[in-house]
Amino acid sequence: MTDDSLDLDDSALAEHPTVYAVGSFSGHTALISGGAGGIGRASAWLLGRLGARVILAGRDPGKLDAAVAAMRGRGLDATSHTVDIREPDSVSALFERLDQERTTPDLLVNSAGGQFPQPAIDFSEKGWNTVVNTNLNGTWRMMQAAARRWRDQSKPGAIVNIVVVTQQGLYGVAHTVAARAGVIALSENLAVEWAPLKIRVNCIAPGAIETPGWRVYKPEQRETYARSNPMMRAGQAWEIAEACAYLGGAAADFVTGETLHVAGGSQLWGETWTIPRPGYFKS
Ligand SMILES: CCCCCCCCC/C=C/C(=O)SCCNC(=O)CCNC(=O)[C@H](O)C(C)(C)COP(=O)(O)OP(=O)(O)OC[C@H]1O[C@@H](n2cnc3c(N)ncnc32)[C@H](O)[C@@H]1OP(=O)(O)O
Ligand SMILES: NC(=O)C1=CN([C@@H]2O[C@H](COP(=O)(O)OP(=O)(O)OC[C@H]3O[C@@H](n4cnc5c(N)ncnc54)[C@H](OP(=O)(O)O)[C@@H]3O)[C@@H](O)[C@H]2O)C=CC1
Repeated sequence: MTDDSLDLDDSALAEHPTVYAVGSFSGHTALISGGAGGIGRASAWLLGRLGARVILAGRDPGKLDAAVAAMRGRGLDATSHTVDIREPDSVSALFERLDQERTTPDLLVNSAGGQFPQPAIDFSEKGWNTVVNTNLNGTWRMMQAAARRWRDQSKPGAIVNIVVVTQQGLYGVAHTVAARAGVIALSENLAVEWAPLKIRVNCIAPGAIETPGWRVYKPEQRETYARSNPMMRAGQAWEIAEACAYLGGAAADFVTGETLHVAGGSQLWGETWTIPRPGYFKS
């Protein structure tokens, strides 16, 4: 597997078949953090093709501009804003820019996130804090900022948080497993607290999904990922995008507080070592 083969290209994203009806997101605006990354970009293309106005957010303006240009080139309604979800002021500034444009998203997809592989015993204080601040605190900041707008404008809203499989089988990234378990617990709590505000909060736990994010892992580790689940294959970003369209759309109007595993069953069987598997576990 080469680095180049990890990303679905724009023509694939423009044409990939979908089960959803064109127009099913017409009149809806979706804000997608990590929108220029593998899963975020696939979700942006799908929601855009279904009629949504999509706003991509991330740190790298070059990646955002390229993603937006490709979508606009196919007639989709796409724009972007920079944000660093690790910085509270940056998240506030993003939402203030949207306020100035009189834009309130109907759907927030939190796909910004990431981690580095390392044995937990070696984590530095800074490394741990970076991963928790990105994945737990950053996701929370985005959720709260969106929810405050929905409350203040008496509008319903939906949140989809992209997490990881937390209950078994993912090793060498204990910081992210802890942070994402926090996001899942937080989402379950907010699903209740925010139900009176007509805000739905759900999570998607992807299994091994081939994206540019995999570049942080060594090739010998990556080669094992396709065998980390009962289906014995890696997933595609499009498969997460379709789950996003389900949980973020009308078909899931009665679904909240759920974590949908799109992981080939890896929440039940299989293991993923993002660091070398210790000899201790060899049979
Ligand atoms: C069953 C289920 C099946 C599931 C099967 C799934 C298989 C794959 C599992 C999951 C896959 C994915 O999520 S892939 C998609 C996600 N994408 C990524 O993970 C991309 C890479 N990650 C990131 O960019 C992350 O956001 C993150 C590393 C947290 C931040 O990166 P940044 O470049 O912004 O931050 P930096 O400033 O470089 O780093 C901040 C500090 O973090 C620490 N740090 C960073 N990289 C480090 C490293 N390689 N080794 C040690 N420490 C490191 C250091 O302390 C750094 O400070 P200094 O010491 O001062 O430098
Ligand atoms: N691919 C996989 O196998 C799996 C992925 N996931 C999770 O899915 C989500 C999406 O990952 P994926 O698309 O694969 O990976 P990518 O690395 O391709 O995308 C992640 C995106 O997050 C953005 N991002 C990271 N940190 C920040 C930040 N501090 N502020 C704003 N944006 C940020 C990056 O944008 P920029 O570079 O512009 O900052 C990047 O485009 C992540 O949370 C990931 O951990 C979960 C399980 C498996």
